[in-house]
Amino acid sequence: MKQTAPDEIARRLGSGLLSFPVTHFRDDLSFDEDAYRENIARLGGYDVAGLFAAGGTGEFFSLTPDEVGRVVRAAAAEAPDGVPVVAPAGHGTAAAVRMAEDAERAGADGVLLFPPYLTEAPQEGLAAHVRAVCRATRLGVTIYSRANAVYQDATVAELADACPNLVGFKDGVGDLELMTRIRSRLGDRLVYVGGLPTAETFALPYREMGVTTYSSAVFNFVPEFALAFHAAVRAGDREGVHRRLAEFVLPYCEIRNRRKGYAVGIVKAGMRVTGRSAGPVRPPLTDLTGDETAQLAELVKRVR
Ligand SMILES: O=C([O-])C(=O)C[C@H](O)[C@@H](O)C(=O)[O-]
Repeated sequence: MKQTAPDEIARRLGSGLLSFPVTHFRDDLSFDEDAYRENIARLGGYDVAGLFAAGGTGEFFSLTPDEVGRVVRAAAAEAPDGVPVVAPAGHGTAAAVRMAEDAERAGADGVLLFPPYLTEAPQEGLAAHVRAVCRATRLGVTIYSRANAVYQDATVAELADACPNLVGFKDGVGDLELMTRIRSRLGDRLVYVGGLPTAETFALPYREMGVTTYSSAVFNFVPEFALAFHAAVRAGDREGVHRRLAEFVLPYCEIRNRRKGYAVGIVKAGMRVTGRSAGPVRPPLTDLTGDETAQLAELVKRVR
């Protein structure tokens, strides 16, 4: 079986825009694999540096372990050659280890490690969580710093020494001092991914800090816009970035901010208004109201 080397996945992820596909559900909330596969083939046809199967936008937290395996296998089967697929690992350490072990068998090229669920943990415990997952796979692992798993610079440095296959740091916190400390301490040892909700909002300032790429959820339904935005960020085209922020991203965030969990619900609404429904979100998330969906449809018209 093919195995993508950790340094290779780091290089590829850092080279372009990262896609976080939604996971398709039927009206009864079962996984709609055929529709998911079709969407992966479509998204993979664009110039993306990686497809993160069952990420946050892909409702990882709402999938059973068996479903995670199905989603990752479907993504690996449908992604065009040359487009890496990253599998999720998460929940408690034991479950995360199982998922990391399965990732390579499922044909993934890397692993994204989510925060553990429910419990808070000290840095020492988080470090043990990461070490266990890195030991469970030969694939390159990216840690997702967010919520109850905010990794401090000393912890990241210690982990980077202890785990050769720890290749990436995805930031979902937005603490500029912490990000600067991590970047300054670790330099090019890791690839840095901007991973705040609607990551476009932060892309330009983050680029200044050496965060070379970011995860795009809007890419699911306005891919051309997302790629043009990314190109403007890469080129340092401030005017182009600010124009697109004002035209679409900031008003989009205004709708997203109306309810907790809308960061995912709004992407599924975006799929609906662009004629590519991915079905409803699973609880505990909720879908946008009819009015909000209509407002989003108006916004989308501006950029399509
Ligand atoms: O796990 C996730 O889905 C993310 O955090 C990535 C998203 O794409 C996020 O960056 C966003 O909403 O743009």
